[in-house]
Amino acid sequence: MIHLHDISYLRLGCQNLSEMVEFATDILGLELRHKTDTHAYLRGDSSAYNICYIEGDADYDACAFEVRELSELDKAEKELAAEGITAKRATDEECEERQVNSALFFADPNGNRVELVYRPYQTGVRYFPGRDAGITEFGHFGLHTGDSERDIRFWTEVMSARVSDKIGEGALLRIDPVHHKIALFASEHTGVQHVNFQVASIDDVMRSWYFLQEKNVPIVFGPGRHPTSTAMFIYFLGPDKRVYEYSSGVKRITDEENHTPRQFEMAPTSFCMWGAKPNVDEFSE
Ligand SMILES: O=C/C=C/C(C(=O)O)=C(/O)C(=O)O
Ligand SMILES: [Fe+2]
Repeated sequence: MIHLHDISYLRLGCQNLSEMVEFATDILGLELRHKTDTHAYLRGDSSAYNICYIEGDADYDACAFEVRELSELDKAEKELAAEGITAKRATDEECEERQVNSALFFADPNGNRVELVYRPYQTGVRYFPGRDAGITEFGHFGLHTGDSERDIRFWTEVMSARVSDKIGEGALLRIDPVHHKIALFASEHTGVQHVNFQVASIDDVMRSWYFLQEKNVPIVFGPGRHPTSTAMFIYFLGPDKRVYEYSSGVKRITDEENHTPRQFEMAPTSFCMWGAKPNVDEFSE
């Protein structure tokens, strides 16, 4: 089994890099750490970055997980090969671009690009955004799944994730006590389905609700509360048409032995216990 220590970063393709940087800094509340003609590195914590926007193919995306040991990458290469998945070790140049010591690239059974990274760079400098959205950390991301049984097996048997809860065919997966850091949602697409940043409190969620409306940012779900993780949330669209989420209060599963995943029905009330209706394709029947 390949042990996932934490989520590390997302690489998201876009058509217009300046537009994404403006959104990420002025609306989302991330800090721009580094920018080239084609790449922009943004963060909501003290790591080197959480999101790297790349100008070019807007359909390109990849998600990365940190592993604890360098040997985990060799082990992963072998275990993936046994699953019929070819993985590729990153060159020095590719590591430099990602700001990691070593990396391994592959695609999961759905075709989602995944990168396992060893020693992603941290900084000794506090996260300092231009807009205070109350972000405390890069929380989780959603991935598309075309076959949830196949992909849940992959993420929980080949990789070290565990199912916290299921909603219809969707699954919320944890890799540490946090209720979920990966969310699988059924669709015909591949890649990243939504991007979550945790914020400090319900006050930050609600402050952003007013702020986003004032800035004419399309809000696609919420404010509301997930019955699964108990987190309070708001979802909105970026100029890249990707779904972004702020949430606060995600539950932690500390009694690992006794946790039984629950199966929620595929209904709006399984996504929001307050009655908000999702305008997100993958959250609707
Ligand atoms: O309830 C369904 C969705 C849950 C999600 C998600 O969109 O990933 C959460 O963020 C959550 O439960 O916190
Ligand atoms: Fe989420």
